[in-house]
Amino acid sequence: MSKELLKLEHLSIDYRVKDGYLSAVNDVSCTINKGEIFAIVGESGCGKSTVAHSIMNLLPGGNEEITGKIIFKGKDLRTCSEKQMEAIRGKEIGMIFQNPLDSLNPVYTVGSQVSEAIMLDKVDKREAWNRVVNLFRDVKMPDADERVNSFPHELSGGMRQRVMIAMMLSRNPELLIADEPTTALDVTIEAQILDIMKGLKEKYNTAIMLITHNFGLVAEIADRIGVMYAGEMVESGDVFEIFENPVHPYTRLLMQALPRKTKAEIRLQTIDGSVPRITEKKPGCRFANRCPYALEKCFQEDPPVVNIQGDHFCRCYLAGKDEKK
Ligand SMILES: Nc1ncnc2c1ncn2[C@@H]1O[C@H](COP(=O)(O)OP(=O)(O)OP(=O)(O)O)[C@@H](O)[C@H]1O
Repeated sequence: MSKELLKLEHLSIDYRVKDGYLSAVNDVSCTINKGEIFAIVGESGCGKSTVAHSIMNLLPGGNEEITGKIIFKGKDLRTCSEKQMEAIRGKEIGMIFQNPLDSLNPVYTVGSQVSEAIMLDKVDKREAWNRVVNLFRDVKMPDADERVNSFPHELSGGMRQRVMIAMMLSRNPELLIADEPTTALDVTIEAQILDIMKGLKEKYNTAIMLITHNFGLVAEIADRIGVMYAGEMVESGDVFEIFENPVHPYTRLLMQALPRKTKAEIRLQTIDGSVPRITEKKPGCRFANRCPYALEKCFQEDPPVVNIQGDHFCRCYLAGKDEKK
């Protein structure tokens, strides 16, 4: 049986904007295997959320143009109807976002909202309610028995994120897409939420696509990572391999920016300059103007994707060469 769960093949997404179009994602290919945590890491605006939302067919709609394939369990989700996607969302692929308030209905108690999700799977009301309390305990909600009766605004950010994870867990999806799930939380609560996510992987074999700009988080939790820059995945592979042997100059700069010994938050905005908005597709590497090793051809031709070893890939002319060392 294949271990591949989700495979993005040459995924490109342009947004039509007033002055033309914006290339938010360009030629992204990667695989998430069953039961693994794959982190997509990159600075603000590099296209992480666009990738996540496209998988669920939840882009705002109307102004995007997508090419490439999004293959989930062997089926290209881009060929699914909205009805088929509705059946997949929640049940097969769950999603949690940075701000859980956006996903919770303010006029219903959090317990009733989780119970509604459980009843989608034809479970009767009493049984659903029993499961809600157990799920709240599973996600280590303080005073779980009482909190089920709270409204979203009565809970802290960390508690709301626990509700979202409980809601997601209630349907036991094979893949969880977590888009910056801990960004709004303080470090202690962040650690607890990460522990819950690791537990999901261990207990239910849930695969997780973790979207983050926090490299420290990636080191803590991911099995494999994909580093994104200006809409492109510039390097991907096993987390230890990439931390030990970063190949792309961008990944190397990120690594150098990491304090030697820390488990605290490590933000990426430590490199001079910012991610460019690509409004015109011209050949060349998107990182060339910030790259200390750029060659003339880096500005003129698209760099190749080079296989370093195993599933370690890097999109760079210098990959595997000595020039940048
Ligand atoms: N609906 C849209 N229409 C036009 N441009 C958009 C739209 N959504 C996103 N963009 C642009 O696409 C690019 C990628 O945005 P995206 O939100 O995917 O990045 P991100 O890496 O998730 O950033 P952040 O970490 O800040 O959320 C950005 O330049 C953004 O301004």
